[in-house]
Amino acid sequence: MANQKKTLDDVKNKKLLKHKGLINGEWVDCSSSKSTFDVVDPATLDKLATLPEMDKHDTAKAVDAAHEAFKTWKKTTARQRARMLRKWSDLCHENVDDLALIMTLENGKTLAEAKGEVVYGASFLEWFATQAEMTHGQVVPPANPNQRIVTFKQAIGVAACLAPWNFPIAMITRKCGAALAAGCTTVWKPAGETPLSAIAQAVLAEEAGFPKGSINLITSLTTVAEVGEELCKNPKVHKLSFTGSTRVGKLLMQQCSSTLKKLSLELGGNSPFIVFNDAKMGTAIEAAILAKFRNSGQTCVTANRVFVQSGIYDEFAKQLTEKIKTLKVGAGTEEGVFVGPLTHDRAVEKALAHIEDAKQHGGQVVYGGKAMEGMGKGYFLQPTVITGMNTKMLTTREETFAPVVGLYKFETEEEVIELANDCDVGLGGFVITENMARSWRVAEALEVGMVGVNLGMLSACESPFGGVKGSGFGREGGTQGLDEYLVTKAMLINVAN
Ligand SMILES: NC(=O)c1ccc[n+]([C@@H]2O[C@H](COP(=O)([O-])OP(=O)(O)OC[C@H]3O[C@@H](n4cnc5c(N)ncnc54)[C@H](O)[C@@H]3O)[C@@H](O)[C@H]2O)c1
Ligand SMILES: O=CCCC(=O)O
Repeated sequence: MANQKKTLDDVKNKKLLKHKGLINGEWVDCSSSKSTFDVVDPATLDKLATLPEMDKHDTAKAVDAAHEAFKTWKKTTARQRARMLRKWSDLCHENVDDLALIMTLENGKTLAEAKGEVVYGASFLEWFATQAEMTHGQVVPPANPNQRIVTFKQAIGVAACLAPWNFPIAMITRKCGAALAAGCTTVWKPAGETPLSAIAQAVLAEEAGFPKGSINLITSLTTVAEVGEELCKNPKVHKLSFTGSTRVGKLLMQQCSSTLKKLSLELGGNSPFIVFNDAKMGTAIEAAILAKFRNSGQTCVTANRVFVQSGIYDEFAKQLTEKIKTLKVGAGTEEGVFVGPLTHDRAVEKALAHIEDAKQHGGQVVYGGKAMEGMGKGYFLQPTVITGMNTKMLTTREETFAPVVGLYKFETEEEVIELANDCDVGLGGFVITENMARSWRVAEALEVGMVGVNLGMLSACESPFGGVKGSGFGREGGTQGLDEYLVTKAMLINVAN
């Protein structure tokens, strides 16, 4: 493999490379043990860094720090907070190459995608800077002539932000940017696979002026269950936001019930990608490649079930396969690579099991289907196309989360809506058609939180992101994203004398 080997030594701004957690403005190790974990490059399995394996005691300290800082942070004006958010965003842009390299090394996505994510991540900071000043209340017409009623919005308190490994910067800024804009203080828990990007964000946020205690960061891999439980059960935390699997989301919701925290859960998806006979073939292929191969198929809205109407099924399968054959697979740092490694070994095993299961239920692997050979130790899977998919297959019910495209054939609009909705999760969906009336009908009928029409990506800071059914609840981004960190208070005034 012609890998132009890059390492963290190539990061120019060395300040971004702290290998510690952050509590109350201090970069610290685990306070009760010397336990550590390694962060590895999924393209090579080389060790990138060793970080403290922080535990529930560290987590409780971080919550205490955030709780203390909230007393003053909540009194800052929205404009002061907005200025800091804009400065943080500017710093992301100034450090874009370093941030992208850190992300590529720990997550595996290509440098081009990683740069895109830095810009996408920064866009949430700018967006919430504008939204911070828009938290208007209401003057409510009273039924009682002796009363006046007004409402206003206030920060909810300490927010715990649990981010996944597939978007290590954007999920931090989408959650923490909103929380800080609202006037909350935060405890960040990045995924153990990709903590370095979050750490670099915390460094930049500190430089942007966020005061000590407003940002705390816990690093953990094997202690994630105790850290998660502390965040859920600690009564000083009033809001918890999690992006990750439905399995963990359900666990966190149970654990939060003892303190009745406000929750946002952005969980697994199983997005239908529906191509009708009247679709423009070029648009359909381009959108399918983006929806399926972005981050090597590891996005929560990845096109997990690709439904193609019978009139164009064969031609779509042929053109898609031809395009996929041209996609270069390799380390994300390598020039021209489009499909990087998966982020951890479990992902390769799971995808191979889904491919095998599809074969056993009558699917035909027309391209790929195996782990990549000759790529060293990294977690590489061949981009794969399977035709003849049917509802007996595992992929129909579970996210494959890998660069595997499964093509299902359908005949009618009614049939495909039923197939698409026959699923216990509902995050994203895609409709490819030139018929405007149909795009409306299908978008309204799909049981999902977001629908893309004639495109393959649903990401925009100004658009609300989130799902229905087993994909969770709450919205991130959009005008709704800030409300998740606010409470509405009503004030009733006696004006009789
Ligand atoms: N919605 C998304 O963006 C998203 C992100 C990552 C994974 N997933 C889904 O999850 C599947 C499996 O991924 P995985 O193996 O990382 O999943 P997982 O269920 O093991 O972990 C998911 C995330 O939750 C965290 N976590 C795990 N246990 C926790 C606990 N007890 N308390 C608090 N946090 C905890 C992990 O650090 C990780 O970031 C994927 O195949 C995909 O379907 C979805
Ligand atoms: O995978 C989760 C987030 C993806 C996105 O915001 O585009």
